Amino acid sequence: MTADAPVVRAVNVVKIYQTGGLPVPAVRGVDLTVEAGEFVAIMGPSGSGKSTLVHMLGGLDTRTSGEIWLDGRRADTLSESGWAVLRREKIGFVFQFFNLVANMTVADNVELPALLGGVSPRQAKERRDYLLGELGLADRAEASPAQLSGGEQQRVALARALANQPRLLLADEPTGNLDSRNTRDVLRLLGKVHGQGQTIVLVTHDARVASMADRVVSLLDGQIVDDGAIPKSRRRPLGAAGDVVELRS
Ligand SMILES: Nc1ncnc2c1ncn2[C@@H]1O[C@H](COP(=O)(O)OP(=O)(O)OP(=O)(O)O)[C@@H](O)[C@H]1O
Repeated sequence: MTADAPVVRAVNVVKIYQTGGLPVPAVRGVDLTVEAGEFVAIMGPSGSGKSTLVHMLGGLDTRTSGEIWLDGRRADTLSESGWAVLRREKIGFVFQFFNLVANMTVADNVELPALLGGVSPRQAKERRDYLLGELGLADRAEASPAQLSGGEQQRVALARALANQPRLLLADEPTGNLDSRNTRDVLRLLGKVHGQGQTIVLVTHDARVASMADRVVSLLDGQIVDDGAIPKSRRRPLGAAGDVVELRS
């Protein structure tokens, strides 16, 4: 890590998909810098390029042109294995398709990234128990993912993403499929880890979720059309009682 470097930086990033020989521009020249400890919400209509952008920030999709920097290091030029190491060490993901390991218990799914990241087994277990407890999943630790509801799986995915205390948490609609109680647990935990300095970039369609962020970046047709800090006085506390009843589930 480079001292004081932004956690993640996109410089004039472009993504053009080719569909049936036709170019589909998904992201068209995005500049975005996220500093350590920031919580940035990315909003915009369906098809505006939010997921594509966040995938590129985590190296899950390649850019057509432009640069991606992580923790002061150029990342877009890395090989797939270089990205894999970077992701394991620095990035936690929560996506709509949670990809839990089917033949491992919930507990092992959450513990694995910490162990792979070099955390001692004792600390990995402590972190796992803390996260599962925070997300109301302590009694599901020995279940397999297939035995869980979609909302429970989504919460396990969040616990797993945070297990390694990643430098950057990337989340794509982490509350998208959740009912109000699950949503509240997820937002509470995000609020807690953000309070502990966790950097978060989160895609959401929900203005109420976005209003809990420090900053909202709005995309339209693959470009940033607005990038503004939310004044502290207008920020909603994450996961506050009463917040979630009107959230999309
Ligand atoms: N793998 C792909 N191949 C071709 N086109 C794609 C691919 N993924 C995304 N696109 C296109 O790129 C554009 C941006 O898609 P993206 O999923 O990033 O938007 P989004 O803002 O995340 O949308 P949503 O809110 O519906 O998830 C859309 O026109 C989409 O159809």
